[in-house]
Amino acid sequence: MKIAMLARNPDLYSHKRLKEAAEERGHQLDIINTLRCYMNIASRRPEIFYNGSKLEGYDAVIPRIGASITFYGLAVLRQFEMMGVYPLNESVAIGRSRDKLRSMQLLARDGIGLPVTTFAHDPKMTEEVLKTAGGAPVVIKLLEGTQGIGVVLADTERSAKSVIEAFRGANVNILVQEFIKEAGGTDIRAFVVGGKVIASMKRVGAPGEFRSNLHRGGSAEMIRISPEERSTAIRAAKSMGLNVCGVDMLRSNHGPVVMEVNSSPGLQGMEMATGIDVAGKIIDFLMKNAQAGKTKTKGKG
Ligand SMILES: Nc1ncnc2c1ncn2[C@@H]1O[C@H](COP(=O)(O)OP(=O)(O)OP(=O)(O)O)[C@@H](O)[C@H]1O
Ligand SMILES: [Mg+2]
Ligand SMILES: [Mg+2]
Repeated sequence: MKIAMLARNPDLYSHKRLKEAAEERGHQLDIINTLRCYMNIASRRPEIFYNGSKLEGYDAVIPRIGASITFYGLAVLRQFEMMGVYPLNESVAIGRSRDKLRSMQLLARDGIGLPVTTFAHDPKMTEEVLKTAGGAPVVIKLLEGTQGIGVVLADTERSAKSVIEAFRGANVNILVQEFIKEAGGTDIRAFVVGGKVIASMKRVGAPGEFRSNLHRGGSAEMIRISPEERSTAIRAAKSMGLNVCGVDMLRSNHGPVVMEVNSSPGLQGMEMATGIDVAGKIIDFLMKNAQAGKTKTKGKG
């Protein structure tokens, strides 16, 4: 198989591991700097150029598109899809996952457990929004945050109001969410590949920190998740339409609730915590499923 991996930094652990796993299995994997691709949107013969030559003959494409280049990255991925190259995750599905509000709306439609979540535009609605979310303490989140940045815990009604006003004043969109206190600064990440949970870990926040992100000083360990957590993760991946994703859940009093679904989950924390060859499982999935023209996006756009 000839695989293209859209990524910017070839030295990142996840990217090195995917290349290694592909080569171990006798495939070719080329790392392609997404931002250096350019496209010819020609009628009936879509093309992508890179370093002066045309990209051709790829069976599959692995998108590892950073949040900051979502717009251009998804356009490049879509172009691969138009050429009939099989994407590990489809551009539309990644697009859904990059918007927390859209994701939660889709998950809610499919009856997946979520923290009570509210969204409003008008700052005059702040009181009602707070009431709907169950009152302070609440978690306030930027719609397009990552690595725990832009996630704030407001302990009191007063601080919640000022945080909401500050964000709204800066003209950014936010979600206001019920604070799942019983999670105790811990969350669960289930790594889903092809409709199965292949590895899972528990992340524990640094002392005094309610955010369990590894980037915020949290630590990770392997866990066995419950059957309910497993099926929640699988259903979440399915409603987002993602073949490969990291489903982040909190253990709440009313069962597992999904916080978000990451379409480019990092491999390092998961492989280190569990010893599982996550990269290998991803390449095996591609091997089984990559077929020209098998993307739904080509038809749907
Ligand atoms: N409603 C909540 N109740 C309790 N803790 C929460 C809640 N929402 C988020 N957290 C904590 O904050 C962390 C960061 O939140 P979230 O995953 O939504 O943000 P993010 O910036 O998108 O992070 P990521 O890097 O995983 O994409 C979570 O891992 C969790 O530990
Ligand atoms: Mg996120
Ligand atoms: Mg998260």
